[in-house]
Amino acid sequence: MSLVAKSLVFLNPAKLAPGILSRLYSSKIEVPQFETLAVSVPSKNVFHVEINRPKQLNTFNGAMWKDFYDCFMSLNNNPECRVIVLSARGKHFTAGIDFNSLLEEESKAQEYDDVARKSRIFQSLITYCQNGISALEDCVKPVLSVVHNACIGAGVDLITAADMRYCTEEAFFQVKEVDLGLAADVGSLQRLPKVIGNTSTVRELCFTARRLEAKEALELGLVSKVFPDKDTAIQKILEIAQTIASKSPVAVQMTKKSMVYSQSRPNEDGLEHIKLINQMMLQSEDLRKAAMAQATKTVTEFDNL
Ligand SMILES: CC/C=C\C=C\CC(=O)SCCNC(=O)CCNC(=O)[C@H](O)C(C)(C)COP(=O)(O)OP(=O)(O)OC[C@H]1O[C@@H](n2cnc3c(N)ncnc32)[C@H](O)[C@@H]1OP(=O)(O)O
Repeated sequence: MSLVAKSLVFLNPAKLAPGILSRLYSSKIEVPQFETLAVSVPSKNVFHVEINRPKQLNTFNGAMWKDFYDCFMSLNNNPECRVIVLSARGKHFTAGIDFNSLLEEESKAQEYDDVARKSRIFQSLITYCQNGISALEDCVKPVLSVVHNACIGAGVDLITAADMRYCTEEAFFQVKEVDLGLAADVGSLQRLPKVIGNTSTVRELCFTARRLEAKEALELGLVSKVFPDKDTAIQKILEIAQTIASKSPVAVQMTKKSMVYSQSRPNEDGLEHIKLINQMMLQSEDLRKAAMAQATKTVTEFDNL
């Protein structure tokens, strides 16, 4: 156990004023810093990532794609982090791609006459953006997203790469790319049909770019729950995150790995994959500890992974 973790064990969270524990964890634990994302540690092993370009409606610029990649890869490799809550500061969750940065990229391609050279510019751009979004899925720690107000374009790509989605009553979602003359290319077309499981409705949303309101998003299964406001949503989702953080990190992380691997493969492949994982992981001390705790009706703590 790290020195920081040891010192925190002696604190009784119930005796501390609200908000103090969050600041305490954030100040004691090393949190990565980013230009467009704010990272904090509201409780033990729970990391909170907030999109932080409120003046620009949290639109995706060049820095943000990279920050998402760097942030989620860094949390993936950080043993203190067991679960991640993703939300946004300001009026909207996100207004999607920043029109200005899209035009900048487009003008770079105009420097070339040849279609192959122009295409290479866009190939690099799309790969860069895809990597930022896929980092949520590649990160082995569960990601719980909380949407408020607008979640447009790249925002839908982003939340469909998260493990769980929640929103507030005034939230709405838009696969808006067709209105920009684009086919969505960083994940919505691949992930949204799997999340919702109804390709007719998904195609309607993607072809028309219409607003999907919170109530319908709940009915379709895009979100698991709708909360009256953002503060209530964050508080409730942090509680779910704490429950996940209290479980064996071996069990939680391998569960995510198996579900992500299996989502677009035949069952036999998924079963073979989890067999290979569990022939190692069943040897972990977490199995013995968890089984003992269940049998004796006691609570156990697991080491970070
Ligand atoms: C390789 C490619 C990878 C990814 C591609 C992703 C594609 C997408 O993301 S498609 C989606 C693009 N986004 C949009 O179409 C959103 C358009 N905006 C809106 O619908 C609304 O602005 C709103 C988000 C619902 C917010 O409404 P409201 O709160 O009423 O604010 P507004 O007055 O409309 O806007 C304030 C201000 O922000 C500017 N703005 C809005 N969206 C963007 C944006 N995406 N990029 C840059 N600027 C944006 C808007 O023009 C206003 O500017 P003013 O100068 O104040 O007029």
